Amino acid sequence: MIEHLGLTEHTRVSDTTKIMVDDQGVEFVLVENAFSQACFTLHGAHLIHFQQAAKAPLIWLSKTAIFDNKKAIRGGVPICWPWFGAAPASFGANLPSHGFARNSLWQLAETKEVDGATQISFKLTDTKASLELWPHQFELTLVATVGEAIDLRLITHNQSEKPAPYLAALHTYLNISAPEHAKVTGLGSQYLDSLAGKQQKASTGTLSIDGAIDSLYTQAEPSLTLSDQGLQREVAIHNEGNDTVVVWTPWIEGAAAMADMPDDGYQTMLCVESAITQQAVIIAPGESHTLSTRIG
Ligand SMILES: O=P(O)(O)OC[C@H]1O[C@H](O)[C@H](O)[C@@H](O)[C@@H]1O
Repeated sequence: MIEHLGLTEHTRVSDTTKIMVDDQGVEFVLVENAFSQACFTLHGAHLIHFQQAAKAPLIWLSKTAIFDNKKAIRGGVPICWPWFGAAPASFGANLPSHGFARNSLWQLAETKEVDGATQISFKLTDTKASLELWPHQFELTLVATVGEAIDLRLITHNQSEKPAPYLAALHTYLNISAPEHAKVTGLGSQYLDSLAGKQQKASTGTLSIDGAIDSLYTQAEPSLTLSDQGLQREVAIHNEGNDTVVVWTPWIEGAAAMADMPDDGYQTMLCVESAITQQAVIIAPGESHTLSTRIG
């Protein structure tokens, strides 16, 4: 799934973890243990690949994704933070969509083995540029546990002396065999349809895919299932710290309009995102909040 990136080993961090580089010198972190394989970029602390041993990949990456350490990467798990989509007016005007974490260079902080799984942490802290976009000192940590499942915990620590409001998403692109073979359950009884002016609509809790979708499920269960008849599997998704599950697929026209997604890309992906979209979480000075998702 990531062979086409032509990554070569740069530095060995531990028995399971290596820094890799592509032919432009862009850095990736590759984790391989008995359970699974995962790959991250330092740009965005972005998980671009996760695959359990001898199984089809769980995470989708666009074949035409651009790795230039500038733009957000298409596929994987972009970290939308400290807001989701367009920033609320109270955060200011002309702010970048989905925040700045996905377009920032993070530091690899720690790797350790826990019961055969690999736990790897990435950190991002405030800079002069970040303070202009979001006026709070912070330490943002992504703790990823690469095991039988992939567990992503995004911890926002408010290091400023005033309350810090934030919104976010772990914007997971899941790999599917085909839209007609995939179904999501556990979504709850209603959603806001972003393709219809955020109109509130009723849901049976189960979603089949037959067109463009951009929906905010505000009453979803913490545990969801993606069933895929083509891959003959049921993927368990468990979210915490979220107030919304966002489901998104650009479908035919959306994919055709994106330079970093092949025209047929929509046929093998579906985003199911653990998100805070309805009400900003307000973190008291010195306190933290965690948004998480576990997939597998
Ligand atoms: O193209 P991006 O900025 O990565 O955003 C991709 C998508 O993200 C979310 O799922 C939003 O709900 C969509 O409205 C948006 O189009």
